[in-house]
Amino acid sequence: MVILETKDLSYSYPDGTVALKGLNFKAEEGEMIAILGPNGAGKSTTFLHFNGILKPSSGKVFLKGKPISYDNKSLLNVRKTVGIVFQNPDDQLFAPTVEQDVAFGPMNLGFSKEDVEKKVKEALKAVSMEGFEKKPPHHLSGGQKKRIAIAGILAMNPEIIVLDEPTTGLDPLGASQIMKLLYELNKKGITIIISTHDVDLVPVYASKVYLLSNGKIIMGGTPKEIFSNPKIVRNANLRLPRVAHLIELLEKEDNLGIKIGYTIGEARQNIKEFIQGG
Ligand SMILES: Nc1ncnc2c1ncn2[C@@H]1O[C@H](COP(=O)(O)OP(=O)(O)OP(=O)(O)O)[C@@H](O)[C@H]1O
Repeated sequence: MVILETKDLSYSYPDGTVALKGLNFKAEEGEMIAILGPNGAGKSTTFLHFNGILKPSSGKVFLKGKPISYDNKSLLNVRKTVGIVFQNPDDQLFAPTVEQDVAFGPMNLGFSKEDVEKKVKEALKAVSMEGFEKKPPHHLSGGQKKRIAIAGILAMNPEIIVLDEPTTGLDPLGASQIMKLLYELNKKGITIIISTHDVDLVPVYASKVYLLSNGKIIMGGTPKEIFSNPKIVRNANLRLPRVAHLIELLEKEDNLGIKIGYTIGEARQNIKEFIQGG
């Protein structure tokens, strides 16, 4: 089932900046999608349309096949279904303690005190942040803040979580831990949509990739389909995953004929096969 879709979505900011120019995006239920695009391509603007924070200048956003309406009641429903985690957790975390922060969403949705407590507990467990309940969010590290921001969204039981550059500002271990957490949430059935510049992590975790450039989707497909078009990727000011670039050089410059791989695991296998075959 197509769970989230935009059709010819265009958006201009009040100062006249044209950020989106007829964007067509589709997410199937249960997918883990990465939107790749250079700075200013329109990723954050797209995400703000996914849960109705911005209203299209033209075109439409469809949630479970129905166009989003922008009255308060419909928007509440949209925000229950689509949770958004902003790029900077400081834009999201504001309560004096972690548990109050995570409780904010379910409390606003009208859950009972007992249910809220249960949801906070479950959400903190899911992001491995039990024991941090009484800490002020501003005393946490960047990676921990990201986890708490994700817990705050999880506590509302969303069907879709949209995360704007979830690995930005994290060290390599923190970045791969966040990606693993998102992968696990996806395996539990939550549709995950992230924006990122981190092309090395994309083929490891994403089932589908959209390339966004200049307010438009220029290509969509599996990581393999996207990265086997290095010209398009580079024209959008992005690059291949490092490991794919290395094999590309070995193949094109050194004529070694190794099958291209997009993750370390794939590349390792292909190099072993090449050595054994030669
Ligand atoms: N509040 C705003 N007012 C006016 N223009 C804006 C505003 N926010 C973003 N823009 C412009 O809209 C375009 C798309 O910006 P957006 O933040 O969506 O890109 P992005 O792909 O998320 O970029 P980045 O990777 O740098 O976060 C850019 O030209 C940007 O300058």
